Amino acid sequence: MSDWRKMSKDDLEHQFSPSSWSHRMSADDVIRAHVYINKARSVTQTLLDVPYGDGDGEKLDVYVPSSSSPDVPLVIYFHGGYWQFLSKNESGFLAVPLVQRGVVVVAVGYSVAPKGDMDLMVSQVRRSVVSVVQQYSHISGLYLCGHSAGAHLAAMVLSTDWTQYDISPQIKGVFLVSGIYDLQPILSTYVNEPLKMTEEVAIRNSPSHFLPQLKRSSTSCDIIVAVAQNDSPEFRKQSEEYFKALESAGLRVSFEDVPNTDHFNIIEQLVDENYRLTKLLLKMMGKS
Ligand SMILES: N[C@@H](CC(=O)c1ccccc1NC=O)C(=O)O
Repeated sequence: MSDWRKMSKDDLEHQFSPSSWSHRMSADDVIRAHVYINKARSVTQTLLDVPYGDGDGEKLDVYVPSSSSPDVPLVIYFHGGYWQFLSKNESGFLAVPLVQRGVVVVAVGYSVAPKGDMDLMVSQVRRSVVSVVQQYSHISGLYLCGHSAGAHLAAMVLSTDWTQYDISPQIKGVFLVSGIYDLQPILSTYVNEPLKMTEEVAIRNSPSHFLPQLKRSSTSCDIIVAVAQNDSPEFRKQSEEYFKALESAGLRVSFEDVPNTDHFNIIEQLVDENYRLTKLLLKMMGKS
């Protein structure tokens, strides 16, 4: 049994308030800066609002490299924001250094709460991956990257039983940045107010409960679990425990504890081609 069960509501809410753990700025300023930086759309060629389903909000943006090379990896990005903030429109910032090196970047939109609930969001990201694979059959490799709530969604994609879908995507690598892999600790916090998850919903959408399925679906996938040095102890524990569980299951996984970062700039810095995680992502895709 982990420590969160023994915490007061105030302590638990503090643990799950990433902005209050930043060493750079006040909580309000760190969120303001995060939203501002995420809005920076890159100057690459784009295909915007491509539908991947019939539902409202089931759309994605594609950032296309200008040079045509026979070796074109594709990375699908799932944005963060506690399943209730941000959108695909704030996901273009990380496209620049990747597109420059001939990587296609896809930013997926999903129905954040209160419009969407957890079951819907998980179903949407799974269907978005199937749609991308059907649309882009000539890519050299499929990769996923997610931040915070988006890392949770990426981990749920890895844990999918694809027998219920038309195809079974072959995911080569996954980058999980400052994610949440067990939803139970947030049930009693403010995070769950718009989500309205019951315990049953939280359990059936927690990647930590689907390791055997992940092993069946994603055996040959390279997984990187990254966490910020200044993430809260509960956030750090979520990453450490998920990493250890993946490692014990015999998966190809590594852990990146990124120095001098907080919950927000751990992902914001992907705009920089010299940032440690940008380099690791490019290396994973054979583009370093
Ligand atoms: N209450 C949360 C808010 C939060 O996590 C957030 C808010 C706006 C945009 C993104 C957010 N989180 C992660 O991407 C916090 O304390 O940071």
